[in-house]
Amino acid sequence: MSNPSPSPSAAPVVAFIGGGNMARSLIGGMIARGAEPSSVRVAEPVDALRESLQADFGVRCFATAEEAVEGASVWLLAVKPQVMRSVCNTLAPVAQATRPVAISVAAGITATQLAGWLGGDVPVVRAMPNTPALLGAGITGLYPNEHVDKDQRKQSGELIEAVGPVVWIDDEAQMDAVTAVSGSGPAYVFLLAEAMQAAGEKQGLPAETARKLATQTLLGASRMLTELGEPAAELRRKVTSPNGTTHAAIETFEKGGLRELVDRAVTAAADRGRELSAANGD
Ligand SMILES: NC(=O)C1=CN([C@@H]2O[C@H](COP(=O)(O)OP(=O)(O)OC[C@H]3O[C@@H](n4cnc5c(N)ncnc54)[C@H](OP(=O)(O)O)[C@@H]3O)[C@@H](O)[C@H]2O)C=CC1
Ligand SMILES: O=C(O)[C@@H]1CCC=N1
Repeated sequence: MSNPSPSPSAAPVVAFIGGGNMARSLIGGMIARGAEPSSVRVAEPVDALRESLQADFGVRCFATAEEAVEGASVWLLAVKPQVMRSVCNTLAPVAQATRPVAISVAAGITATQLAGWLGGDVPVVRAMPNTPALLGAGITGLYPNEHVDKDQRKQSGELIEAVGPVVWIDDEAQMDAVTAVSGSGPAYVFLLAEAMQAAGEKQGLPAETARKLATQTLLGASRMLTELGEPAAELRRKVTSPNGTTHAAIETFEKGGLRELVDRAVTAAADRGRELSAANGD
């Protein structure tokens, strides 16, 4: 008789600390892609958020972090940067006793700060996801500290890959750039959608028509960017007839300093990440 095939390793129990916008996107994306709801525990102080997470995804929700981390080998820290220190300090005794992998999605807060607040020498993975994770269309930058071993790195990567591709970052300082480009990036696209819709309405289109034209255009263009493998500049060239309508619009963007404005916006976001770290101390 042949040997039975080895049973697949059980998925780790993951405790989310914070059940707000980013946690919801990650949880929704993970559950939609087959994660077992019973393996996801969430700490969230707001009653309405706990109820909706439980109702929508079947995950177990708790009012306190201490309850949520019971039996969890992976902690996903998804509170605001300003409250991260006190949350970690509360959990430090459990972190020291159980040695989980702590994955933090907080902008700016460094792995050294996190490991120290959790009592020292804790495996920490900094992650910078974005909200399209909800649809499995996220992108996440990951940075491991020196206490993360090979298996923990693999486990963290696989967990987050459920909601979209991941990129490992070697130099932690670059996590602020990741935050500024892709963590905050969906908001830039939503702003563009708002502006295109408003401009369409000003040209006389009904609001719903303008919304549909703008949003489907963003979807189609994003698919071309990700699926065709052609550089953005080349795709743009193919839309731009000599002296045509697109040419008139692009010239207006260029003359108006769009590239410099985007550069300044991304720089401001990265600078803010560094400020968030500095403002929260060692
Ligand atoms: N939103 C995004 O697109 C992205 C966010 N991030 C990062 O994700 C983190 C969370 O952001 P976001 O989801 O937008 O913020 P939210 O405010 O939506 O979510 C954070 C949640 O944590 C709750 N909370 C506060 N204290 C505790 C505690 N002690 N235990 C458990 N939960 C607590 C908050 O409750 P209350 O409101 O009562 O304080 C809130 O509901 C941030 O650090 C941010 O930098 C990263 C990438 C993208
Ligand atoms: O705005 C923020 O600070 C968070 C981090 C990236 C997206 N949202």
